[in-house]
Amino acid sequence: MCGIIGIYGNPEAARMAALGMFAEQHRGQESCGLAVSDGKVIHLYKSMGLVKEVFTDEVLKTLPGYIAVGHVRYPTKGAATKFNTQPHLVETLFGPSYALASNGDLVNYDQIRARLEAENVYFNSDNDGELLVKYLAWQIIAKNKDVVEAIRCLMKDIKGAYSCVFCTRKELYMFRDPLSIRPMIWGKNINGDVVVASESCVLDILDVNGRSEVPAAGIIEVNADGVKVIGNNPAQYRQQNHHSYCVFEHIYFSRPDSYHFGENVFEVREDIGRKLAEQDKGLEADCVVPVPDSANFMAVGYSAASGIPLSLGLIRNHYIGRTFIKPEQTIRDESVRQKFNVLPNFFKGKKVVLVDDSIVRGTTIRKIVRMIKLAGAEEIHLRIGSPAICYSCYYGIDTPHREELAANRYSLEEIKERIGVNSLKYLDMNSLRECLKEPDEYCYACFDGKYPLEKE
Ligand SMILES: O=P(O)(O)OC[C@H]1O[C@H](OP(=O)(O)OP(=O)(O)O)[C@H](O)[C@@H]1O
Ligand SMILES: NC(=O)CC[C@H](N)C(=O)O
Ligand code: SF4
Ligand SMILES: [Mg+2]
Repeated sequence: MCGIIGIYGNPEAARMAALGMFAEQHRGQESCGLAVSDGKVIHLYKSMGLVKEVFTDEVLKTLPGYIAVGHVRYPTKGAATKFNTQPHLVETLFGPSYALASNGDLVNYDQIRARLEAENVYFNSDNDGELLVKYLAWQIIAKNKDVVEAIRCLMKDIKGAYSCVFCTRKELYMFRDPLSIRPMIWGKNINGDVVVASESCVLDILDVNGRSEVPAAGIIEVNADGVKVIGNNPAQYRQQNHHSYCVFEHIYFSRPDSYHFGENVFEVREDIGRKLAEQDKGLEADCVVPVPDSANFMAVGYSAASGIPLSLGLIRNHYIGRTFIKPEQTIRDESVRQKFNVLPNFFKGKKVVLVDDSIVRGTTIRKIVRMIKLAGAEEIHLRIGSPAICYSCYYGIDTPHREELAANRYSLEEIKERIGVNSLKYLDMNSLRECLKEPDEYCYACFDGKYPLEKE
């Protein structure tokens, strides 16, 4: 899912971008990078690690300029290495000329890469962000296209999810795939600086007031003349007559204080909690407890609808990030134990409704249930704020191979037994759709296998 950011117009663009990247650190924790232009040279710095560790004052001082393109990475194409870290920079005869950062993943990477390699385009990584920027540079340099034409060609040829920020030495561009799978939002602050990011929480902390989502297949050009929104009909690039917003952004990935796809994320989560409670009429319990963080608002909604009191019985350590997006299973296993603890003397003898947003591999919930049982809970009724995940994602989420998905390996009854709860219910598809203002505009492929774009 990764986080992208673009800044235009602020003389301290790198500093501003680093602040924004910190606000979307939850979208990628493995590595991060920034490309910054002062109008003459584009400087690039990237490294493994978190934003606050990588972009120290010393590093930021080496990145002068008023245009910045940044990325926090959760690897989905190419291993977690510095080479695969975004943004990627293209050097031409005139020096470093183009940089790009992307959120999403492509379904025809191999085909496009083979085509570019046959045209003598060289690659330094296995990452899709590099493919996108090399494609644009090739269209611009070898095919003599202007940037906007090059982006239109990209939309015709390259299939997948891509919310992209691209810069030349003097201009910033933002564009988004015709299905709008990943979020992307932009606006201006009081000084007229342009900010584009994956989530609106970034715009909030950078004091951006007005804001708009980048439209499907939208291309926005920012330069000394101002901001130009270039009309580009998505229908010419896609087969379906609707978007394919990732519904999982609302369920898990995004921060609850973000707004996108026309919805406040926290409200969707509260509605999900209400729907879960509706499926549970008559269930008697002492408390509703969320698995922090992503399920917090679902538990709020459940409690409001059921009248069962909300309790924060599980406490998380804030110095450990998200476990699902960690690349290795051993790290995920250790992280869960380090991340959560139970309140002392809280669960003893209680009937608990435990709410989590999703079960992917089942790593988190098994350990949590064990903890709550050891703490003396009498009954645990587990409620999951999404349908069972049975299919992998090809659009920027590293959902494991189908064989690793808990819902694929076991029946509902088996999962209930393995986790060790008294009852287990998932949210059903219809209820999930009822939580959304425009349910037909979403992708649900990890639940129903109906992929908006097949992997080629
Ligand atoms: O079944 P699993 O493979 O364990 O994955 C699902 C869990 O992982 C996520 O939490 P995570 O800790 O990543 O982030 P959060 O703090 O935002 O909830 C998600 O919210 C579930 O709790
Ligand atoms: N999850 C993402 O959006 C990651 C972006 C890109 N596919 C990468 O691996 O860098
Ligand atoms: S398959 Fe699932 S995670 Fe991937 S884009 Fe679709 S809804 Fe989102
Ligand atoms: Mg969680």
